Amino acid sequence: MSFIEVKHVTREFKSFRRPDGLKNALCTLFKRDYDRMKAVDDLSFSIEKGELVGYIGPNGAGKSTTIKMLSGILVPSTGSIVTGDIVPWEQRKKNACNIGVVFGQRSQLNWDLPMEDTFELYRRMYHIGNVAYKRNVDMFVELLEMQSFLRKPVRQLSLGQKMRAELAVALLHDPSILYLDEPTIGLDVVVKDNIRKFVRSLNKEKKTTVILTTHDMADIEEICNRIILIDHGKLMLDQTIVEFKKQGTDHYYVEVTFSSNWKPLAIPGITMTENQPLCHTYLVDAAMVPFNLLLNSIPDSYDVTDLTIKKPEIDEIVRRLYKNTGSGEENGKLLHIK
Ligand SMILES: Nc1ncnc2c1ncn2[C@@H]1O[C@H](COP(=O)(O)OP(=O)(O)OP(=O)(O)O)[C@@H](O)[C@H]1O
Repeated sequence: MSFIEVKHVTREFKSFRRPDGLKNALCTLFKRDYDRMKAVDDLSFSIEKGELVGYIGPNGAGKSTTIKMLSGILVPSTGSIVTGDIVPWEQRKKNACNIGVVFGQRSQLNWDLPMEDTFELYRRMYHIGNVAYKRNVDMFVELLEMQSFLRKPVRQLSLGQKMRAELAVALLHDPSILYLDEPTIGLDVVVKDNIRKFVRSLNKEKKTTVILTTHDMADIEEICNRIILIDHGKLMLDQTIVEFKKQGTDHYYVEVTFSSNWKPLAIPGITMTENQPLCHTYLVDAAMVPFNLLLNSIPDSYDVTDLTIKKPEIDEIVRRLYKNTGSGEENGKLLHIK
């Protein structure tokens, strides 16, 4: 049995259907109609201890609903979830000791307390032993570069400082699973980088299992080893990052810098995507124009001073998956990719 097992989980939500007109509205005082929708629909996957999993999907795909069920906040309508050896919503106290949760858009910090006191508060709440407490505070303060703001009340911290504080507090009791929901939203590149490196070193040091929900594909690329993609509550793709990236190998980009005497490339299988003065970017069909053919043919017939090959980024692959199949809240469904 895997460390986390999600089996045929469905979560329905019921919402009140508001009728048009005053008369119909009055009728709802006696009889109400409801719409039912499946936020998560027959979802199954398993995760081993110590995995770093990116859990992605378009807006409204059902990611947060899944995280809420995994963390015991919501109960599935049908199906089963076991994390570690417990059912999260049945053994809430034990579950709370096993997990750390960071929601990028919601805070679990007391705004009047400085971080020094918040750490102490959590030490008492989770009955953390002195040795583990000191080791973790020292490690987190150093890796998350928190020293300069430990004594400031949380309300005076910047967004980036608050997010680092959230992470430290969520991990103080050494949980075996960390759920991260949009942990880098709104942060500058330096803090994002700090947080990503921190999560990776935490995983390396303590074997913490991480499930990360984000729309920032750089988070996924830099933190995760595996991607689970859902849409309309259903599993669409479950692959290692390496396998996932292979989907982008049918094409690549080439950035060509010309001398002042230039003409655009006219090679079958190559399409211009960006046109800057003396610098063009082309989308290349890899089957028609493999790297070596491109490298051999361009400099001979064109006055080129520089040439850079770029492979598709992970967010481009994701964008193509969402766009080509018309996904998103208002559109159709993603194709099922296996
Ligand atoms: N409490 C609720 N009551 C009714 N519908 C809900 C509730 N929570 C979520 N939903 C619906 O379930 C669907 C999935 O929502 P969810 O928040 O899980 O998506 P998400 O993938 O996290 O989206 P996003 O990326 O936009 O945060 C949406 O259509 C949403 O409107």
